[in-house]
This record gives sequence, C-alpha cells and structure tokens, in this order.
Amino acid sequence: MEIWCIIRWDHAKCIVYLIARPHRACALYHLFTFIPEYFDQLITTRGCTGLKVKQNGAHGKGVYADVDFREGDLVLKDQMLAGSQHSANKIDCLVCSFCFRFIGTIEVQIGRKLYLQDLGVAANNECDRQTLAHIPKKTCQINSSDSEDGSYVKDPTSMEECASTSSKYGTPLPKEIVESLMNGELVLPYSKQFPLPSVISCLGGCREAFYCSQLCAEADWDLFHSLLCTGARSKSSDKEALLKFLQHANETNDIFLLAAKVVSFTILKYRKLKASYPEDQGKCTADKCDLSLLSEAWKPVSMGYKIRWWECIALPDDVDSCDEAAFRMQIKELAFTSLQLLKAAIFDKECEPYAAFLSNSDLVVASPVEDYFLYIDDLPQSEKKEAERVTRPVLDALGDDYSICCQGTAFFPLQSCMNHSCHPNARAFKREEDRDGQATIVALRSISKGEEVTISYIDEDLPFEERQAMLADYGFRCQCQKCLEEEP
Ligand SMILES: C[S@@+](CC[C@H](N)C(=O)[O-])C[C@H]1O[C@@H](n2cnc3c(N)ncnc32)[C@H](O)[C@@H]1O
Repeated sequence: MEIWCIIRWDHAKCIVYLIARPHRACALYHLFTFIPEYFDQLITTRGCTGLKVKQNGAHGKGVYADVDFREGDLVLKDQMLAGSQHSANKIDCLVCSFCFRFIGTIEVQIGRKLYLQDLGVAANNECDRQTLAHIPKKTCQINSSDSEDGSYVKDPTSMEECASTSSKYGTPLPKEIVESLMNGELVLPYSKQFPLPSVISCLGGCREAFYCSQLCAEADWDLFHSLLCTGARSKSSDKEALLKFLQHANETNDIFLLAAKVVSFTILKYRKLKASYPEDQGKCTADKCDLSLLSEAWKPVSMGYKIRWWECIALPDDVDSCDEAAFRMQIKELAFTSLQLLKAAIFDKECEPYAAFLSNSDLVVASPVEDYFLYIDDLPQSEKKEAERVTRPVLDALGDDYSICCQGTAFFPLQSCMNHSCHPNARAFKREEDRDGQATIVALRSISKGEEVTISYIDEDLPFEERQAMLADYGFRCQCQKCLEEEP
C-alpha cells in the first residue's frame, strides 16, 4: 500500500526545497558561500573558533580544523537545536527539559525512580505527573498559578495506593523510606556534596516539563514548549489532539517528540519573524504565508543533513530481510500518522509546507547518583562503614540500574556536519564538567590545521563487513581511507 500525504499543489515546490539536503537543493552559490557563512556565524556564537564547515567533495559537508589541536583538546561544544529525553528514561532520571541537567536532589532522583518503578508507570508522561505530586516544595519551585488545582500537593490516598513496597529491580525498600526520600525527610549521608538545581515548573502549568532555572523554563517556552505544553496556558490549537499525539509518540517511537520540537521551533520562529515585519512595510499580510520568512525560520533545519527516517532506520533483528519493504512501509505509515496527529494539535495554516527528519545524535548526561555511590565507596573505611548502614539498602533497592544516565536524542547543528571515519581523529566524550546535554567533541590525537575532523558513528574496531552493515543503517557505505584499503 502506498501512503499519500495530501499537500496543496502550490506548496509542492516549496516542500521539495525545504526537505532537500543542502548539497542537492542548492546552487553553487549556496554550497560555497551561503552554507559556510551560516556555519561560520554559528561557530562564532558557539565560541569554538578553531573549526570551519566546508563542502567536502566526497560526501557533502564536513568539519575542518582551522587551528592545530593536540590529543585530548576540546574541539567542539555544540549546543543542540532541539533535544528530547527518551520516554522510558524519564522514569530513571529527572532532568531539565531544556538543558538536560539533573535536577532536584540525590534523594529525589533515587526516591522518584524507586517509586515509579514500583508503580509500574508506563514509559510515558504519566511518570512526570506522578512525580510532581511527591517532590518536596523546597526542591520544587512551583509557579503560584500552577497550584490552582492543588495537584502538586502530596495526595495521601494515591501515596497509599502506589507507594513502594517492592521493587522488581532490587531488594525492596519499605514504602515509608521511599516516601521520605522523595519528600526530603530522609537525607542520605554526604549527599550535600552533590548539590543539584531546584526543580522549576513549566510556565504553561503542565506537569510534564521541569527545569533547572527560570532561564531554561523561559527559553524552552519561547522556542518549543508553548505549542507542545498540555497545561492551562498552552498555545496548542487543540489540546485533545496534542495529548493523542504525545500518547502515540510515547507508545510507538519517541523520535516523533524530537520532530515535534523541530516543527514547533519553526512555527514559533516564523511567527516572531512575521511579527517583527509590520504589515504596512508591504512584506506580509496578516494571514498569508510569507515563504521567505518561513525559509528563514527553517534555516537551522535546512542546513542539517536530512534523510527519510523510514528509509534508513535499522532493520530490527527479528525482521527478516525479505520483509524489509513491508517493514519500511509500516514505519512510514507510523510517521504519517504521527504527522497527522501533530498537525491536528499545533496546525498553523501559514506554516503548512514543513516536513523533515534530521540527522539526530544520542543525547547522554552522566548521572550524579552514580557519582554519589562511587564517592561513598571511596570513603575511608570507618566513614564508609557508617555511611553504608544507610546507603547499602538504597543501593540494593536500585539494583543494577543505579547508574543509568539521562538518555535521549537531539539535533546538534555542528556535530551533525561531522563525517564518519573508521579511523577517527576525534570522538564525542563527556568530561567531568560536562553536566548538560551539549555535545562535546575531543581530539583523539593531534589534528593539524586544514585536516578534516572525523568521528566514528559505530564501533570502529569491528571487522570490515560488520562496519559496513552497521553504517548501512545510517544510509551509506563508508568511503574512509581505512575502508578503501580494506575493501576486498
Ligand atoms: C551526519 S551526516 C555528515 C555531514 C554530511 N556530510 C552533510 O553534508 O551534512 C552523515 C552523512 O554524510 C555522509 N558520510 C559521512 N561519512 C561518510 C563516509 N565515511 N563515507 C561516505 N559517506 C559519508 C553520508 O551520506 C552520511 O549519511
């Protein structure tokens, strides 16, 4: 069965332009002037001036060293354009919805996880709604208007019903202990050495987004969340439809949440651009789409490498290769359904010509809970023994999952320009101080000015054929020097 997406015929050309890869869509002027200029500006704003993005004859754009780097040097810190925590990971880690820094306290991180695991909360936003009810006020600054329905106040009935009496993940903790971890009554030894920012609630009043600061809350609201918020002050055109979209994404593939953020970013930016052009300047009319402004809003996305998700998604192990076409069709249908749900939720008739799937990367932030238990383990013997009287049962309750980091997916504008090599000279690596969701690229060996900076998308130590099979999931066959030499 073929899937058809109905579009207005006068938008067709524009859609082709918007979703094309830059090096296919653009004229030579764009390739050699417009794209490098855009990235030069981005590199300057990022403060990582030792890099250049240039056209790489072999495979599109590439990132090049503009200075000499030594082994271990920081090459790039890239701020994501949009990112999203995996739905299932929301049970394990409470993080800022904008910068993905861990928030609350060590006790809240642990208590919340044990509580939600026990509750058997499905991998969806339900966990956030359940969480807020039990985070102590001193670690959670609620906007006064958010408490309209009083729902953030601990509800003793639901606690009674849901509290932790057993954990399939480890040796269960009594429910009173879990409760006291969450409400701040139980303070774990030495946990003050691992301070985390207080939990700030969403400006729109939803109980699914939390922040590490007012600044992050406002930035997220302005850039993405105001259209995707399910709270009282949401700017979504249809909240019922939005809830359906979120449920579908959480139950099928949370990559749709990232796609929704990108779409929301574009619509909100378009509206801001349009508002800044007064009608009497003849640039815009009130309800007519201005394609030049829409293209401007879309620019950060259009510069990224794009590939159709259903064409490159890895074939699951349990799908036979002879069923590949049917599998890809199913995935395409899923994406189509998700887009229809999103359109119903945040439709803006002026921004109809949008669509894209971007080259996304893993989003990872190390857990302070892991650091905390490592710290306890490293204490001098007598202090460790004393501390472990309290921490050992907590660690046993968490089981093997105690160190789970924040995991998600994000679009990093500069990192996504880096080509792959099976003998890379740089790698994505989080240092001790990298505590948020930004991408950090570090030199693996010295890189000379003018040399291309490459990273490995896979385990580069695998044999040739396995590497090619893994890279096929990224939609290409590797042309790096190592592969050219090893090609049979
Ligand atoms: C994340 S993008 C990298 C930036 C991209 N070259 C661009 O123009 O935006 C990944 C794509 O670049 C190309 N690519 C990257 N590394 C490659 C390699 N070693 N061999 C062949 N193609 C490669 C492939 O088309 C791949 O799908």
